[in-house]
Amino acid sequence: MTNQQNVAVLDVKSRGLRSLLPPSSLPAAKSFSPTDLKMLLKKRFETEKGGAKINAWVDSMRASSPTRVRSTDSTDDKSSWIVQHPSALSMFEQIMAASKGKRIVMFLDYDGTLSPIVEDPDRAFMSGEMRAAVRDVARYFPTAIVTGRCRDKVYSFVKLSGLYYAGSHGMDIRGPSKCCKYKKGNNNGVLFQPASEFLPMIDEVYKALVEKTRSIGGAKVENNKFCVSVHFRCVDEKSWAALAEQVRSVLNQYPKLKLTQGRKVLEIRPTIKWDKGRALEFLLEALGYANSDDVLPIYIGDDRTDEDAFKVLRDRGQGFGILVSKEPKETNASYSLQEPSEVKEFLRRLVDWKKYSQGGAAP
Ligand SMILES: O=P(O)(O)OC[C@H]1O[C@H](O[C@H]2O[C@H](CO)[C@@H](O)[C@H](O)[C@H]2O)[C@H](O)[C@@H](O)[C@@H]1O
Repeated sequence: MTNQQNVAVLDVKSRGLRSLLPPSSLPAAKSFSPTDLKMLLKKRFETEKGGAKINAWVDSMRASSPTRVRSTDSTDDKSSWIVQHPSALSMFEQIMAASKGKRIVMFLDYDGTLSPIVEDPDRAFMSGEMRAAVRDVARYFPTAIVTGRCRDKVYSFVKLSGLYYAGSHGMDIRGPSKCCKYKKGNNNGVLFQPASEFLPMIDEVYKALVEKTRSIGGAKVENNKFCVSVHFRCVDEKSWAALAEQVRSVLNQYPKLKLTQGRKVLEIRPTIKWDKGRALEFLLEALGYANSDDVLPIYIGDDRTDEDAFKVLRDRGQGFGILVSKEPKETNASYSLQEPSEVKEFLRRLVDWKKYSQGGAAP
């Protein structure tokens, strides 16, 4: 090909590529080679893809968690939802009947389940009455707190020994001093930490997120040890896209981390296949109930991340998930409770039932 022919081919290619780019996206008064145009196209495609992703993030940030059932007639929806997910208090006798001959094991989420949702995550305290109810339940039934929080942090709220604690969405499991088959040697009670190799990365990401979100009023980054939470409960909705963009810019640097969402919170965690559902299975196995029909696990939680545990129970056809929610929501739970005060009531009834109906002495 002659030089002239080469230039002609390039010109045709350039015109073809140029037509894919709106004039506004091209820097002014410059001629572009096909390579330049390809790079500009790639950049534009990535920007558009990124923009679409941010819009999707913001949409799902708007939705509460777990996703609310869409409604045209909210009264009808609410009553049909409550038929499908009746109150665990009104169904208490039936739940207890299902436990006949089985060992109840209790799994309790923390935020929104044992403590009411508050603006400042550092002040999500549990009431003394709730603590007493959990302590009493744990005297009669193996009990685990399963939370997205850092394990030490949740312990500082619950302050009860004698329980299992699964922090960082189940990626940090510790047992009570007297516990199960996994407890060997001097591991300080730690039973399982499937994401320990991610510790330095999570620390790095936490620092980057603190830096990147500094200018966004109300944003709060929380280091949950094996995962990080970026709270937007106190961020003006107008700044949600900016916040999502900052989080995305950090997350893009870490392909081994993924994003999930909770109640007004973006959660960054390792891509490993581990969640609250897997933690529940691990704990049942640790307690000796891996393949047993003699167990009735009850999991109470309010958030999207608790759905993994509800699903495990549904798939096993064993035990019950109880969703804490005032609103109809898509869920794999079988029953519902409206708020933490009803959770407390349920726990108290469980203890009374064990004490009086069954004549159960505390172990
Ligand atoms: O699994 P959980 O125990 O439910 O933990 C999930 C997240 O809970 C906390 O955030 C939530 O509660 C805060 C205090 O009420 C509230 O301000 C926030 O909007 C909620 O998302 C916790 O701070 C997060 O780190 C957990 O991931």
